[in-house]
Amino acid sequence: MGKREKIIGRTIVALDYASADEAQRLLNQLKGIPCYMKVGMQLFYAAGPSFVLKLKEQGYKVFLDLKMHDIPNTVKGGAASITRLGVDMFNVHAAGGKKMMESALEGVDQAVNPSNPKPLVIGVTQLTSTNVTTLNKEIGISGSVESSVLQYANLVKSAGLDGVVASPLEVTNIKEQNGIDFVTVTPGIRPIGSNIGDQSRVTTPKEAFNEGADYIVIGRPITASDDPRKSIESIIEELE
Ligand SMILES: O=c1ccn([C@@H]2O[C@H](COP(=O)(O)O)[C@@H](O)[C@H]2O)c(=O)[nH]1
Repeated sequence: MGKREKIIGRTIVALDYASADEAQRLLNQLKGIPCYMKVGMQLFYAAGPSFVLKLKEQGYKVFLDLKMHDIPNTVKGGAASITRLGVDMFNVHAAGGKKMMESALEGVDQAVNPSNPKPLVIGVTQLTSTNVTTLNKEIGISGSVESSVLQYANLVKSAGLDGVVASPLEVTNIKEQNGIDFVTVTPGIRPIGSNIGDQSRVTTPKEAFNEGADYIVIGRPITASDDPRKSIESIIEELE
């Protein structure tokens, strides 16, 4: 596999759209650039499992970003249903605790078979929109964002999940404590000059990969661009 293909395979485009038609329009614009595609709650609640299946039919790898956070039994059932959809990656909130995360893995195990291979199961640490004020004064966790992220990452590892969602700024320490193979999926990606919006802990795509991120997640810098194809091409070129 060439360098360009590797970069494209590690770039996850966030399809944050209100309908399947809008998401499909972007896919048409990006034709021939087989990035990983992320379906989050906005698109999933509107378009449902059928759009996930449509992405798989079109040959895309799919990250279903529903961030499950519920009692263990409910998460177990949710994880089994997600696995039956054939997605490549999905996530749960680490804040749900170890038993909840272990239950997600039990749900996966129930549902895996040759037509539903095992997806990567990832724990969300602290959202990349969270800053230290929100963490301390609203969420009620004291200390730095980085220390909370690391505590959650270690919990995710102890529950047996494949990796975490975190900001690229935390990847080095996460890998140091949990091993190089512990997968890091990093939103909060902003090419130079793009609007930070509601994100707090951000880096450029290049900085993210230099920090050791396995996957970068990019939404609005591509989807809100006047020319999404040009935007993604310039990100890929910078990374090449
Ligand atoms: O901590 C997190 C977890 C998930 N996300 C998701 O990633 C994308 C980022 O989109 P941008 O438009 O590039 O900000 C979005 O779908 C989030 O739901 C995250 O940002 N942070």
